Amino acid sequence: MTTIAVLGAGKIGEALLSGLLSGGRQPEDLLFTERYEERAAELTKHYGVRAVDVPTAAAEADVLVVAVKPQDIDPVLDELAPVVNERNLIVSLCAGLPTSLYERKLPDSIPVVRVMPNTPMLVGQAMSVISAGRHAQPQHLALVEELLSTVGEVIRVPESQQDAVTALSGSGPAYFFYLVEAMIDAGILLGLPRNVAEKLIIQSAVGAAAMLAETGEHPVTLREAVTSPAGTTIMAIRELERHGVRAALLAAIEAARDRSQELGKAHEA
Ligand SMILES: NC(=O)C1=CN([C@@H]2O[C@H](COP(=O)(O)OP(=O)(O)OC[C@H]3O[C@@H](n4cnc5c(N)ncnc54)[C@H](O)[C@@H]3O)[C@@H](O)[C@H]2O)C=CC1
Ligand SMILES: O=C(O)[C@@H]1CCC=N1
Repeated sequence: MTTIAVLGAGKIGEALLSGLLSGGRQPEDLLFTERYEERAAELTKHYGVRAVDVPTAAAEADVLVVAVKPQDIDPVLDELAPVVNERNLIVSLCAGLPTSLYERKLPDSIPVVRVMPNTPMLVGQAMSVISAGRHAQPQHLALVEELLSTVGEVIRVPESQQDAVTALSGSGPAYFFYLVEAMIDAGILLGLPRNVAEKLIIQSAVGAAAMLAETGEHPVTLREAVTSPAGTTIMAIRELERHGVRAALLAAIEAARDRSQELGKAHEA
């Protein structure tokens, strides 16, 4: 069985550990590193997974999944460089960081796969997008695909598309949560009790997502089916258009893409 070590067990690191366990992996096939001892102890207690240091992770694991903030990558690379070995595959979940950064800092020919996951991994509904670095072979991509398919959907793209992917699906759940939050506020504005507003909006979001996923219909067709002539929905859509919501989304996602590019540039040689 492949042993996987997660380096940095924060939100995404924990989501991955938890998802892999739910997908049938055993706690003894998983390891993690974590700079905060208290956090490490809490995770070991909850999941039964062992906290280790980087040399132990490199010696015992086949796959080293880097899940620290992009700003925290330098000390991790410094720790990894002397201990990675030909058995290790590096999988980077870090927004913006190119595979070339790892290839430059780590010994020759270590394979690297860049992944942009998202937090619905916690409930087995991740969108993970993977790209091969220079030394990653088809079997490395296949292994990462197999691991991540236990926690959601996986697709492959060229690495040049990863900053755009990060802006769309990496950050994407946050946009939906923001929309849900604003719609619940609208319910409060209209005088509904908060628990009723929450129930209405969350179930509408779940229902709309299921229709998108299950019917194969285009979102425009699904929206048209809700929009009656001179009805209520078109009055709302007119306000959304008047307030430039579509343009705001285009600008917001472009800003997220730009930030991903910046995070990568901050680590250029
Ligand atoms: N949160 C999200 O929705 C997504 C995050 N990502 C990427 O995943 C990575 C992690 O993000 P989050 O989990 O949100 O951050 P986080 O801050 O929740 O987790 C990072 C963890 O790494 C630990 N850490 C930092 N330096 C360390 C070191 N040298 N050794 C051991 N542990 C160390 C921190 O204590 C923390 O627990 C980032 O690079 C981010 O770009 C990717 C997709 C989605
Ligand atoms: O906000 C961030 O930088 C991370 C990367 C994608 C989602 N969260």
